[in-house]
Amino acid sequence: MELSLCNISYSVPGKRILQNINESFKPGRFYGIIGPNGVGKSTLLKLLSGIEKPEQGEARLDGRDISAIPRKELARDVAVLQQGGLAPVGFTVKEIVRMGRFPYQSWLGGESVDPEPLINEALESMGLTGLQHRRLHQLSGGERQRVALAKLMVQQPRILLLDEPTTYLDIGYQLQLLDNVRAWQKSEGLLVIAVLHDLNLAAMYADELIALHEGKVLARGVPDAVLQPDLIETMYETRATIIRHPELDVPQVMLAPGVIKSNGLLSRSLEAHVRRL
Ligand SMILES: Nc1ncnc2c1ncn2[C@@H]1O[C@H](COP(=O)(O)OP(=O)(O)OP(=O)(O)O)[C@@H](O)[C@H]1O
Repeated sequence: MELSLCNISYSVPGKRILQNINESFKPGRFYGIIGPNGVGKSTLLKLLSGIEKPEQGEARLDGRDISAIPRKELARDVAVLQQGGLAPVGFTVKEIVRMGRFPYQSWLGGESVDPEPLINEALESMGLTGLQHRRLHQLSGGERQRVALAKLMVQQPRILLLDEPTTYLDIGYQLQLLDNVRAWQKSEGLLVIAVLHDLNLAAMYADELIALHEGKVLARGVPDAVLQPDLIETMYETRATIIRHPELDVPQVMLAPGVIKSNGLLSRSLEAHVRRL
């Protein structure tokens, strides 16, 4: 199942956020969306999930305009983890995870196959079995984030859109969450598109990175191609040194203090680099 953005532009009052974006995303791959605050990463995910409509162009699921697909049908294929996506209402953890089965329920709320084993498995894999009777407002931010992912797991989508999934999580749970997503990606051929602020995690988990800058895709490619000091400087106005991860064959970004003043133009060397990608 393939997702694509065809000549997408999007504006908010007084500001063009995304301009003429053409990108496609293939099944079984993990894509990381990177870029500075406010560049339009969440907006891109919202367009991909049909939550927002573009001002121009179309988001397509296997060639179909996403905005024309009924929500319940779309939810069987595409699941979204939004920033702060779960409202702290009075439901228990297990009740919330069960809500992930909504796209499969008849109008009476039932299903032909008992979803209970699936729900218990998702709770277990997110380390939530002991918390299943707790109410959402009694959980920490990290625990809530794990509940949100367990809910998506029982939704059994073919495409997973994650907006900053590691927010609130300590390093142990950040890795556990991304390991879970990757295991799921590999075993089910899931297409994953994740907005990630942590460039080092992005390099470890993404097959491809898409770097946004000033409404456009500045670079797209394997982490080694995109995580280059000049690209990072352009996006974040920050100096960076790239080293190899000592155990994995991926780049890691070492930051140096001090923000660089920029005139907002691409340097000659960067332009040459972008052309090479
Ligand atoms: N409903 C809205 N009305 C006005 N402006 C909006 C609206 N939604 C988003 N924006 C603006 O659009 C821009 C892109 O927002 P978006 O949330 O996509 O950025 P982002 O790259 O995900 O940022 P962050 O890294 O801070 O989460 C921002 O400048 C934001 O202020």
